[in-house]
Amino acid sequence: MISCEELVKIYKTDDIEVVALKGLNISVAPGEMMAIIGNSGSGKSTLLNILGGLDRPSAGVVRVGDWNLLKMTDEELVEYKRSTVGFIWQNNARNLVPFLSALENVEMPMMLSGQYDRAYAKQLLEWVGLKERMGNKLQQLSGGEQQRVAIAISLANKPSLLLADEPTGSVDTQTSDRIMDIFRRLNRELGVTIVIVTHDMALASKVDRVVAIRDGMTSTEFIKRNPNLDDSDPGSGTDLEPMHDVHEEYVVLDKAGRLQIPKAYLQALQIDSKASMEFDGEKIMIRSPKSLSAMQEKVESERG
Ligand SMILES: Nc1ncnc2c1ncn2[C@@H]1O[C@H](COP(=O)(O)OP(=O)(O)OP(=O)(O)O)[C@@H](O)[C@H]1O
Repeated sequence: MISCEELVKIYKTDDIEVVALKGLNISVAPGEMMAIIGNSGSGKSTLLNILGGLDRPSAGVVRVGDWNLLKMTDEELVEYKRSTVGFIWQNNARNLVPFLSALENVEMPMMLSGQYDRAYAKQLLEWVGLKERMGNKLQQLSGGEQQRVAIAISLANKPSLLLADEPTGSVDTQTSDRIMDIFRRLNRELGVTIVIVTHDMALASKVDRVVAIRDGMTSTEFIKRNPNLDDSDPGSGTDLEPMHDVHEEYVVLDKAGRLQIPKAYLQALQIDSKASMEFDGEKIMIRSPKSLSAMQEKVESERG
């Protein structure tokens, strides 16, 4: 469904250039539900905005289905956003109108895109558990309920890809669980491909695959050990611990065979600009040049 190769995004302001994505590689299979994690400023939202057609990539390859996002014209981009992709933000005020009812909020984008379908709008609100509240004005709904309206709106154009940027960022744990259940159902029953950007490790541990972004590049991937186990309770830690309970961690190799070694390992081994690499037929060992020369000295002193 999604294929990014060596994706680069440079933001140019008056006097500075920020390279937000530095050759990022990622692919997402059709029907997958996955999460992207990473520190603040690592490029997660930039990636999501590019995939959502809200921002243009600077270089590389970005394909979503049959669309080539680097080469699309402005007209094609409008059509792409209308037909293929749905978007959910943490701050749902951006796409909701407070003085309209929940139902009217869902119907409005349908009208704008010429696909008005009241029965479907009602069905979507039922899907997100708001059957009884669809006549209420947005301002009469709680933050979590408003977020569920936002999910219904994002599905109004029947997208095959749903992008969610911190969708549970401003709701309590119970609502967050409910939103994840809705995503899981959409994914399983409608086959919607879902990509979630999150800081929340407990939430990330509920999806089958998590890709970590560091400094504008993909660094590590976590794959669920047993994808059939949905309801693992990963706890609520804020570091990577909950991930390790249910996921196996892999280092990502790009097309040129490059891999990113976690900073903590490099620091522990005092590796900075270069390392020695050795293959023993089974494993590849990476050592700091210092430890290698210390070993050689030891061998030589033992010899003689
Ligand atoms: N419109 C912009 N103009 C200039 N720089 C930008 C713009 N948008 C993002 N950046 C920069 O690009 C880098 C990546 O930002 P991005 O918002 O993608 O990170 P993030 O991982 O989503 O962070 P957070 O978790 O804090 O939302 C940051 O250094 C940011 O300052």
